[in-house]
Amino acid sequence: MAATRIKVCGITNLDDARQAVRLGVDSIGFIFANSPRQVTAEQVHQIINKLPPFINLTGVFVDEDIEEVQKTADYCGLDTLQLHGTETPEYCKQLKAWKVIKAFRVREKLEPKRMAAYEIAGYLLDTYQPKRLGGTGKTFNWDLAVEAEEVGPIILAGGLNPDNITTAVKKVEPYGVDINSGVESSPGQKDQQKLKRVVNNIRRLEYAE
Ligand SMILES: O=C(O)c1ccccc1NCC(=O)[C@H](O)[C@H](O)COP(=O)(O)O
Repeated sequence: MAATRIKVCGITNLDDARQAVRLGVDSIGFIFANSPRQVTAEQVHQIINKLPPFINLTGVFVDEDIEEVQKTADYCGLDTLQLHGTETPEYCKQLKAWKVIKAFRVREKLEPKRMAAYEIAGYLLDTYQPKRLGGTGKTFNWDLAVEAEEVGPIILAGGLNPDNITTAVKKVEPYGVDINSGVESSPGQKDQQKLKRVVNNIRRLEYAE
């Protein structure tokens, strides 16, 4: 099995960022959109300044003014932009200076044609919930994620935690996983033990070969 890239999202403080880096997480995500995990550009700038090199930094936005996204990404030194709203393929094209991930919220079926219209670096599949745009803590039917593989690099999200991550990765074999509330003690605060378990469970799958 290929290595599974791990993104831990909803980081709000330096201790959690450092712990994720220490465990070898590939990307840490900061949510600039309205959320119990929302952070400001200033907070993220301060956190990132204190981190070592070789860690991918992702900013999560929802239908934000494009100039504001660019300004925040420049100021914080973000590598990747993750878009969770109704951003169009044209909107994404204007962010070519960064790697762009678009989130697609999955209900009963997948929309591969709609996804393929986006020329982006990664396609994040998250769980649809009527009132929440992310961080739902709920899984969706992973059979649908298996079908998405042909569109491009798939990042599996939605309700992943230390107890279901092995099954999810074995079944979907995604390019990467995005984990948020499943490794929290409360919204915005990561649980160090859960974080460690989730990373170890993924790495164990890779070493098993
Ligand atoms: O997490 C949030 O509060 C959030 C709010 C608005 C837009 C996006 C948000 N999260 C985006 C993520 O990258 C999450 O990691 C993803 O939705 C999975 O969350 P979870 O089901 O809690 O693992």
